[in-house]
Amino acid sequence: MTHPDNNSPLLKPFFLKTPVGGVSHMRRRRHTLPASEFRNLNPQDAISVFEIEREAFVSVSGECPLTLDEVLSFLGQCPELSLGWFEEGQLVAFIIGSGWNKDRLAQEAMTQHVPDTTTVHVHVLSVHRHCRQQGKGSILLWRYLQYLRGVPGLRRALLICEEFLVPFYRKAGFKEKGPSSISVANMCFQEMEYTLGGLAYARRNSGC
Ligand SMILES: CC(=O)SCCNC(=O)CCNC(=O)[C@H](O)C(C)(C)COP(=O)(O)OP(=O)(O)OC[C@H]1O[C@@H](n2cnc3c(N)ncnc32)[C@H](O)[C@@H]1OP(=O)(O)O
Repeated sequence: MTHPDNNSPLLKPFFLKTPVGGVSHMRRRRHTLPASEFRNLNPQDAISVFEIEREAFVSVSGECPLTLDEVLSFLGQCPELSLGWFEEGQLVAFIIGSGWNKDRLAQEAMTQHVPDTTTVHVHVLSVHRHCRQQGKGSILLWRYLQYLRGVPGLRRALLICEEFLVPFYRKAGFKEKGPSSISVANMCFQEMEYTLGGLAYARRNSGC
């Protein structure tokens, strides 16, 4: 996991399905946007990211996990730790992560990217308000964790969330590490951990 300037390969866009819509293969228009595309984000995506983030968090808690400057900074420093889901070219959901190098997340983790480390700090997962409760958050998180398994050197992902989202992350395979020392605007968080490679390890040792 290195900076793209160090020739780190980024995730090439991949598509869930091509826009067929009854149009025959031969007659399909060449410049139609993909129906569904997953790719790493870059600083050009920051405004779209921040619009979804602002709507999701400011109206609820008054605070965004990341400011626009922080989004720009992380997407510049570690785009390979982000993932966006685009439909017809529009961002509908995203995850932004950065590198971290301690057992537990600390306040500095909120603004810092530690390169070449084994731990990803998942800063934010957010789904556009029109697309919530359709399974998109769970699917994007699952794809992100699958993708991280393929990034050399990574061993685990950490995040903090409010208590009501613990079941959501537990379902995705995260385990509680206990209350976080991080507090934002007097809110308390649970810290959760996902071990990457756990399944690969289980498969390798299952005798199958
Ligand atoms: C590290 C962090 O970023 S923590 C902050 C997470 N992000 C936010 O809170 C931003 C606003 N919310 C969102 O963007 C979305 O609602 C997300 C990311 C929380 C969930 O994504 P969605 O696409 O809506 O969730 P999805 O449809 O996959 O639902 C999965 C499950 O989570 C549950 N869930 C989703 N949102 C919530 C919520 N706000 N409170 C309680 N449960 C929830 C659903 O009920 C569902 O449970 P079920 O399968 O038992 O019915």
